[in-house]
Amino acid sequence: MDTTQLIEAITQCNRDVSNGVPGAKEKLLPLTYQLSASVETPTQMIWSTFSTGPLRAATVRTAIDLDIFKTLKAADGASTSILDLAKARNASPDLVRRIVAFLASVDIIFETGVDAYCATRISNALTTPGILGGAIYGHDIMSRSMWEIPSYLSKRSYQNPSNPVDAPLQDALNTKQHFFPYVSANSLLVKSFADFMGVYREGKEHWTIFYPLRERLQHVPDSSSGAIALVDVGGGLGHDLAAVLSQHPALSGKLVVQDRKEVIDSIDPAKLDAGIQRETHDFFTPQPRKARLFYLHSVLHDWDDENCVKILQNVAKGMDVDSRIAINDLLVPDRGSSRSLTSMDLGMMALGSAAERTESPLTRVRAYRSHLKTKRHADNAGLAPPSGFSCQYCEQNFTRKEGPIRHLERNQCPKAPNPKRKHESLDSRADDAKRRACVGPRSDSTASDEIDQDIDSGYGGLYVREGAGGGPSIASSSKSPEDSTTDQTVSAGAPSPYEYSRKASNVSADMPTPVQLPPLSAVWSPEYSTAPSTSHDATSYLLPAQQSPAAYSHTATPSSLTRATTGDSEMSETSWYNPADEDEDDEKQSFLIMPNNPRSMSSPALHTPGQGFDPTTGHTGSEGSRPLSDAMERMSLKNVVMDNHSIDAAVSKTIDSSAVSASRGPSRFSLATSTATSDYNAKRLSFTSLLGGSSIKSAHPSAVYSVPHSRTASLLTIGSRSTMSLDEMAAPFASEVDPELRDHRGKGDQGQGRIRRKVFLPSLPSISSWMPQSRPRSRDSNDTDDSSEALTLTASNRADGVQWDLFAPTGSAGGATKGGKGDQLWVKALEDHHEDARGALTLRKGDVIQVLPHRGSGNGEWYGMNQDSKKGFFPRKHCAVLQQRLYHPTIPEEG
Ligand SMILES: C[S@@+](CC[C@H](N)C(=O)[O-])C[C@H]1O[C@@H](n2cnc3c(N)ncnc32)[C@H](O)[C@@H]1O
Repeated sequence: MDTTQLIEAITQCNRDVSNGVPGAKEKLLPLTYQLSASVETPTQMIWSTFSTGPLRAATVRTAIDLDIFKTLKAADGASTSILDLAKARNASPDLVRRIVAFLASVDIIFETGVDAYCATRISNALTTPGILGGAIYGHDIMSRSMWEIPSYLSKRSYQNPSNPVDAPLQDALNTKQHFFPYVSANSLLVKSFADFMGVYREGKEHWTIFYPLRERLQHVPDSSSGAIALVDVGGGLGHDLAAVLSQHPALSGKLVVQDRKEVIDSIDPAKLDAGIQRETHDFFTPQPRKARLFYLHSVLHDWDDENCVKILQNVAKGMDVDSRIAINDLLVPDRGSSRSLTSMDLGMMALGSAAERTESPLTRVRAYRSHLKTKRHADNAGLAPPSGFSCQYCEQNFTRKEGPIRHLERNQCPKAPNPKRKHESLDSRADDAKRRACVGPRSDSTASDEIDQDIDSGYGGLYVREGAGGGPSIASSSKSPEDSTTDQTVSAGAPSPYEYSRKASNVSADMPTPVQLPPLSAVWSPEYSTAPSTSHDATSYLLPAQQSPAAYSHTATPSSLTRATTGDSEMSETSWYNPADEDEDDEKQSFLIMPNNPRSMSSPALHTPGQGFDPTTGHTGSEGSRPLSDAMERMSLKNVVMDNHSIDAAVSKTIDSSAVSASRGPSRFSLATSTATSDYNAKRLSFTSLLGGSSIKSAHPSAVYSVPHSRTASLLTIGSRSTMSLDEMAAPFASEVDPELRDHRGKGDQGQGRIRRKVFLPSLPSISSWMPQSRPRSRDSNDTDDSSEALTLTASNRADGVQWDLFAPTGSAGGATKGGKGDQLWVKALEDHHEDARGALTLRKGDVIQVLPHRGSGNGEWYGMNQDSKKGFFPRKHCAVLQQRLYHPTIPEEG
């Protein structure tokens, strides 16, 4: 944009700010930066960068020492003379004059006359603990470390720093200590940093808004039982927990804030909500608490990858079967990163050789995942894994690989109660014990207490459990965790990264063997972003890898963009999955990524009372909205390349998404939807459609096709999404959406402009070309050969815009299946549909219907049998295809 356009954009944006348009505020400042860049000459750039910039920092810091901001504030809007400003510290008036003149010239204070000044909004803020702390910490640590970057990098031949105790900070401050111990030695810095942590994310959406806390903390027993709902690991002064309490006062279970001793000691108990318990805990030692949720906000970004892994490993030790870890950190997009994000990233480098993680080529979280796995094996070196499990119902023993979850949820247990009830009971806390009984290691296990409380990852859970022979154990705990109401100090014998030597080569004695991160090149290949080259090239069913927010920068919703590009945090949540429930190959290749960017798709309506997102219910008020709170994703290493935005884009075109699940099996990517997010099993089961494409931007970006590996999608729950209507989902990508899709918006939908329950597919040829094993058949085919295909494309893309009917049963549908594995076609009703006609099947939303081969099928109708064994014709357009009935517990196996 040229200067004129920028001025117009600023005017418009300013109007939006006045009208309270969400996201406008965040957009305004970057626009002003762009404007000054467009008018600044190179010489002015030199002055502003190397003179004004450092001087702002230096004079603000000096003015704090001279109490200038306090004195101006005390004048309560009246002017203060230089003489009065100098008095507080008995400073030279001539010196003070020079300093305040500069501060006025950069608009930090206001010059009211000759030698007379008054406070501004900013200078008043500089007297409050958070902003004051930011200025002190910013000057004394941050900017000094940053100034050191050029010489530091030069001395180290421009290699990316990775040693936490050999960062620019150590050179700048002439210390061998890590940032945190260095700060600890200085009470002013401890307080400044902790206070600043309370405000540094000010203005950004709080995690209590976009994270489904209530849902996650459901069924936590009352705090009188000692149960802990939430531990804020490295939680500073407890401000995040205070916000949780104010938003969700009725949450049951205790809240615990853990941090280093000096931080915990600096919390004034009188100022901390009584519902929050303080606790000293070093997160490099095993987590002493069991809690439903462990929350890490801006913790991992302080650390290099190896230490992130250690932190997560230690947190994982506190995980119970239904625990989760929630990670709230910034995620740097591949393109179009904002100045706040890039500054944070380099800032983390300067302070501790750390980084803000990028979202592609994938997040390093994957690496954490693989580290955990590696560590798990390492921890148990020499220990026999549990030999198996026994089912509490049938007492059958089975191998670890078969897994209890598979046994129960796939209805393979002959003695389990009614499968449906069984299934429900798994969701109920009351039956946790039963679940565990089945899940737990067999009593004859030789290593029952070592590891491997394999759990259903849908509940989140423990992935690593260390036993007596394992790693460090808790050395001391002054009180029992349950009884404690005040501080606890838990220490452990694990070496602290603070103690690492500066030289990596010297550290082996202290340090657990570092686990090598996989080189990114191993998981990233340009081929992943290319279009399908041949219809049989399975690995080409990939969404584009590099869709960054910038790619959508011309779209209409300001909030979606600003949020994506101005450094809002990304919320990720992980629950380790149960490797026993996977095929061996799958396990080797699997990892999780955390693509969740809940707000990259937000739109104004999300926050409009009565219409927008309601954090208490997790729903929006708008019709057609669906909770997206449980996006799931599961991918395999060999062909995963996907970032947030490609997923988001895909989601935006997946209609009727009450929950969106994405998975990539060994050969395909799938995106699945379901209609009942609150029902875990429904999520597993309702894989209805799969969306893939060569490029989101291509003319026909989407296709629906079957996936034989949809089960993998159920194993990991990742992140949370806000609730949003389909329009809201699509809005950020409005201009990217397939024209056909766009044209149909509103049609067949009572003109409300909502896209609901329809998938508008591009031309059939392109779809069938993406179906390597498909053989188009007649829709009425009654062929019962033993084709291995589950589904075959047959239908056409009708002009009326209601195009769900691209699947038809193959010959095997409804017939005998190979190995009883259920190649039949099952569909799920997306809405109620009543038919009076004879031979018609009435659909109730959520009904699962087995499609039966029938010569009369056609013209948009299928013939099928519902759960009550009623048979009849029904319109396909009201249904979505499920993958394998194997996943539906309510439908017993045939024969
Ligand atoms: C960037 S701050 C984030 C604080 C808080 N979670 C927030 O978002 O405002 C990182 C926190 O990690 C804490 N921390 C650093 N090392 C730690 C350790 N070994 N054990 C526990 N906490 C630690 C720091 O004291 C600090 O409070």
